Amino acid sequence: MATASLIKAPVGQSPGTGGRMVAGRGGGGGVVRCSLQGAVVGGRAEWQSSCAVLSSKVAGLGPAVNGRAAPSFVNGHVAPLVPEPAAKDGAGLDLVPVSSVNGGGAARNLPQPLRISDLSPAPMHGSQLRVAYQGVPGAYSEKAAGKAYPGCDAIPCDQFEVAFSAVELWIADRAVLPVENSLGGSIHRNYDLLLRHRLHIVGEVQLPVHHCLMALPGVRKECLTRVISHPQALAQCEHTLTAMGLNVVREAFDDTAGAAEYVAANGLRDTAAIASSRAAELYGMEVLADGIQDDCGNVTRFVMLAREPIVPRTDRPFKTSIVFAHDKEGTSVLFKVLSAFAFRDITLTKIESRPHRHRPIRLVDDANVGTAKHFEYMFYVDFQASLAEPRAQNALAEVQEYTSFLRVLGSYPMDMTPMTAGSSSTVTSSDSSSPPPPSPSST
Ligand SMILES: O=C(O)C(=O)C[C@]1(C(=O)O)C=C[C@@H](O)C=C1
Repeated sequence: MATASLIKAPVGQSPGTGGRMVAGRGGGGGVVRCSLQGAVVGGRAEWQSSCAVLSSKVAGLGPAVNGRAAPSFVNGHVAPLVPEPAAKDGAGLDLVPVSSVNGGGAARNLPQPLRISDLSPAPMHGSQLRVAYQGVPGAYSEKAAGKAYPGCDAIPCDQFEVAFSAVELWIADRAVLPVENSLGGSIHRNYDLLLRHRLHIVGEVQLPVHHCLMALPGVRKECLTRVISHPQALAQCEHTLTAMGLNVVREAFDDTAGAAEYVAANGLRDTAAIASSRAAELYGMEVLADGIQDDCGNVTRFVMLAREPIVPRTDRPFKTSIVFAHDKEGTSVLFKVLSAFAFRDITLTKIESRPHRHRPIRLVDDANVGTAKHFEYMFYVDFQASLAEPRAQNALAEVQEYTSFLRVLGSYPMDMTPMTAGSSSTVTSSDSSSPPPPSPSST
């Protein structure tokens, strides 16, 4: 997997880091400052002009992509899936001079009509898929990108929000983002960003996370006064750090590998980092303790995001992620919504609630007893079915009756790889070029 320079949020547009330590990385490991707004990424001018050509072609085409209306559940009805028209000649997008395509004759310099296959979510600029992740090389998210898309070009971004924007601005084809961890729980920021941006979940990977405590070569544990890492990583090692008897303060950093890089770049002999063994190698750190996560089954789930949804299928296990809210009067709305799945034997794999950004509190006046303050929520639900299945479509149609807002975040193949520590087996996905595994029975 190739690595690229870190993409940073433009100055003055810094999404909150939730109280994390924001450390300067002066002189750190070949980091290049890039501006997303100006889309200035060193050495990519040629590729970007190709993207610009493509973007302008797409802009003139209207909303239908891949020959089908994007499944619309946003305050609308469940749209039937329209069969995809066959591409006339099956050729892909040609970002090469027209003359060399036509091979001469009167049509030599005429622009070619854009074909439906030109709008495929497959990579448009060479064979390598460009995958944005938050962190620097050595971060777990980089490893997840490699698991999701073997051989991809992994693009480090300094914030989650930047990874979203990189895909929206065609700088990357996909983003890979952590959404939950088996010890630390949900990564709330990414749930909020999923709602705020218009990207689609096209896959998931689950990655065993194996943490190391590392310091500069020659530093002994007794000399340490501070341990820095990503807040999730600190939380995942909380008990082990205490049990090791280290008398250290814990400080949050943007990402695990970035913490290792920071200690190395600043020659900090009183500070350790928690990160992967690859980060230790990359930044010349010595591993003081290996496998310090509180549970050996520590797993982080990542989702892959793209500009376009994938076509849901029924020949392998799929998961669908939705988000909904309700502001209608009525009781037991959540119960009714969940029962729409239960009655159809659809397994729910996750439910998460987040404050409703625009209307966090609802006041209900009761003249006799005063004013009740109800918190309003957005509910995120993952269920185990494909959007191509009638039972899923019917469940969503019913959910829509009970809710005031409903959006499908994506319907995508489940990660079915065996869970072994340090597993690096690859995921087959409808979103990648790999063939699907043997089909399970579809319902
Ligand atoms: O900091 C990293 O290395 C990341 O990839 C981020 C992250 C996270 O956000 O949860 C990913 C996996 C681990 O759970 C710890 C940190």
